[in-house]
Amino acid sequence: MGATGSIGSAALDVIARHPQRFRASVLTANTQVNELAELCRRFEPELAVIADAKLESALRTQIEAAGLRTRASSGAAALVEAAAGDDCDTVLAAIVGAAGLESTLAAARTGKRVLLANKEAIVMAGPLLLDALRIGGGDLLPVDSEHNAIFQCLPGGRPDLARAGVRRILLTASGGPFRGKKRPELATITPDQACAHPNWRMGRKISVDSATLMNKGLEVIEAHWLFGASAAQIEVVVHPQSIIHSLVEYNDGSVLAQLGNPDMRTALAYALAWPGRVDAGVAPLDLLALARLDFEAADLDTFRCLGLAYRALQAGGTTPAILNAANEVAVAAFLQGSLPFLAIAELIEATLDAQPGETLVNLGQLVYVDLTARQHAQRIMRTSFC
Ligand SMILES: NC(=O)C1=CN([C@@H]2O[C@H](COP(=O)(O)OP(=O)(O)OC[C@H]3O[C@@H](n4cnc5c(N)ncnc54)[C@H](OP(=O)(O)O)[C@@H]3O)[C@@H](O)[C@H]2O)C=CC1
Ligand SMILES: CC(=O)[C@@H](O)[C@H](O)COP(=O)(O)O
Ligand SMILES: [Mn+2]
Repeated sequence: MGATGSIGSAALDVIARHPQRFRASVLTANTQVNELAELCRRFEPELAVIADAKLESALRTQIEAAGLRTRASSGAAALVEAAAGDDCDTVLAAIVGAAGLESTLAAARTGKRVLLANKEAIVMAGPLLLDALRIGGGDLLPVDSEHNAIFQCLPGGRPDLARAGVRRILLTASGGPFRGKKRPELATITPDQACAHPNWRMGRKISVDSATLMNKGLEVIEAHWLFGASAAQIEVVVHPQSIIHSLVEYNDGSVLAQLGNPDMRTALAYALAWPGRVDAGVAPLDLLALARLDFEAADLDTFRCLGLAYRALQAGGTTPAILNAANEVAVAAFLQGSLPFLAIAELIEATLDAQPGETLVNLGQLVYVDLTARQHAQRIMRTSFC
């Protein structure tokens, strides 16, 4: 899911290296129909889905012209059917944002192996996703580099932390492109500046999240649900080189870390091949060339989104979904040039203040909460920021 994106492309690179072992049997995209058709020519999937229904005929035309037997469909419901259907046993959830929630839940419910990159889904709906996994009986493997690292440093992947003797989880953060800068220097930041991540080439939404440190905030909530760690047990450490992808501290004083070059193919190969390992095409780590690894505290006064995410995690219920919705509205407005960089955190805080969280009950309620939070954020943006 999300085959045309940064994660989708990295995953297809790994898959193409192991034709005897993996097959991309379903491919989906949102609007990039020519790119999806090109992937169909290359990977010859059983099914291709374009979320934008207006583009289905263009997809069909290209598939037919190439003489492929790939079936084509479109729309949000087709994404869910593709994730739940018989054409695949593993689903890489790599759609960006809340748009990936329902297909991720559907994959979990039907017992697929779910490789989770779409962190917004677990932030919004952690308990619903864990319930769906229990019902389906499949596995959940974290793809997000930090969570993949933690998974690798824990015995048995996702154990009971107390029984495993885990004291803390240390999530590393690069600090983003504006590490070390103070608020007055961030007033006139452009989208291209915010998307120029120092270590990773990623989609524009997650790149902005890294620049505001909301990415790390979403990852704190993601770690809470994936590993059963409390907010107090999850600490963020800024590590500018992005070589240590995260660490687990045990109560005997041992700290285990996973290291590697910043290349998502490592995490994707691990998730695809688990419990084995396969070549990911990633260059070996050259410690002598690196020479040093640095660590510093996160600047919570400048990058206020991280504190807002901890607030949402502690509030629980639907509050993380409200945080996520407000962030998606704010980041989209920033990328369109209609909201200043520093107003992203202000808009999220104002939305959290305007909409109290509730106990999380089910998907229908969550969809309504998400919609309402987006409406609050849009209204606040119109009246206070534009
Ligand atoms: N990039 C990275 O290194 C990492 C990403 N992640 C997470 O993985 C997810 C994907 O990120 P990334 O690959 O960078 O994002 P990209 O923007 O590069 O790709 C997003 C993908 O989702 C598709 N998509 C977007 N909107 C919709 C929609 N409404 N319905 C269906 N499909 C949609 C896009 O299709 P189209 O191309 O047609 O627009 C594209 O295939 C995010 O949740 C991100 O936080 C996590 C860790 C690392
Ligand atoms: C590659 C990956 O997992 C991203 O989520 C990455 O972590 C972004 O880097 P920072 O958020 O640490 O800047
Ligand atoms: Mn990450």
